[in-house]
Amino acid sequence: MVSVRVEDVWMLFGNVKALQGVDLEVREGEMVTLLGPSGCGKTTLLRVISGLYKPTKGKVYFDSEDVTDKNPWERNVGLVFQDYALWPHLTVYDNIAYGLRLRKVEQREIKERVRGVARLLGIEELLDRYPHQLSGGQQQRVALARAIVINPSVMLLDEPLSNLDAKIRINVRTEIRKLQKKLNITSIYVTHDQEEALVLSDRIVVMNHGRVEQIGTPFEIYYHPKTLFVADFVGQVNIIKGRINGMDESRHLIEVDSEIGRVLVSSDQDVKSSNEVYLIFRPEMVEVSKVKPREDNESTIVEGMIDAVQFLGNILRADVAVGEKRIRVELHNPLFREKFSPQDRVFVRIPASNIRILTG
Ligand SMILES: Nc1ncnc2c1ncn2[C@@H]1O[C@H](COP(=O)(O)OP(=O)(O)OP(=O)(O)O)[C@@H](O)[C@H]1O
Repeated sequence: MVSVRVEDVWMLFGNVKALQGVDLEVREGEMVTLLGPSGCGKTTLLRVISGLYKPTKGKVYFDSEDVTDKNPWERNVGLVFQDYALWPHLTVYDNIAYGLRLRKVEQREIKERVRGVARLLGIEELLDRYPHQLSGGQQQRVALARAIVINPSVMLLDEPLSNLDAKIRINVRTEIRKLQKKLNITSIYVTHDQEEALVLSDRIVVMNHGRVEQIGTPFEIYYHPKTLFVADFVGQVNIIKGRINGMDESRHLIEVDSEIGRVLVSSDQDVKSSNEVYLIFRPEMVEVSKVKPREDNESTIVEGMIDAVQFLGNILRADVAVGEKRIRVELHNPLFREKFSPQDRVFVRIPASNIRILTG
């Protein structure tokens, strides 16, 4: 088990700045995902960590060892790619054994280790088959087995599930997480799928334009986004522009004049004295009712009209027009709630403690 440290890494391809001063630390045994939109530099960063790319500038350390100039095989990394990259002319057994043979491991030990990981991944029955005789999910399990059989110091996975259909994807991702925890392998996982990142990670690194926007636990990233980009990229969010009107110190509240009127926000957050602010809250963090709720000192009630309703099975999602602005709301267990239809007049209660303030 090793820790990985990336220090001020830059990667330029001609005049494309794929990475612009990335700093990152992955602890021993930790599972970290690199999350961000297409082209933000996730794959490039993974390749720099694997040794497939040498960075234009900056350093990569495994524990305290500087591995920046080392080749992938000298770093002992296990790689898993989107397209499996299995040898088509080799059986599953030989595909898994490949890395061990390269390392001149003894025949008897190869047999034991291949059978061991095959058992772990539930592919013992497939060892005599060729890759074209396997489903996508089975091929990806073989690719995983091949990566872990070498006892890698670090496992690097680049969108390993994107070629699988939705159900299999969920199964394999659960297996990856279990395996990673069981073997305690330091792992870095590239995805553009926020749900995958939230489910799999000890910590998520949100990237944008070759830079790290925020590093945090799934909870921190979802509930305490530090930038508008992170708030907007991960999950659904309402972003309301406003201006700080004043502080009510005794009630620990900030008053904000916003696009949806005067809004109360908890003052237990780090707000710079900037006037222009953005209020951020998730659709599931409000209450909606056709009956006006009682006013209180801890929330804001705004009146609006249902503009659109989507039934998603376990969730009812609605857009509520408040003046010129649309607020997205989500109700869970829609069966047990009031029925809402377009044109209904409703009241939206937004608890002050559920709103984050960002300053652009
Ligand atoms: N070998 C290369 N030569 C030139 N430009 C490259 C090369 N590899 C990546 N880039 C550019 O660097 C930027 C980052 O690419 P990268 O593949 O790391 O992004 P990504 O976040 O992994 O995207 P995706 O999710 O689409 O795979 C992009 O603008 C891309 O076009």
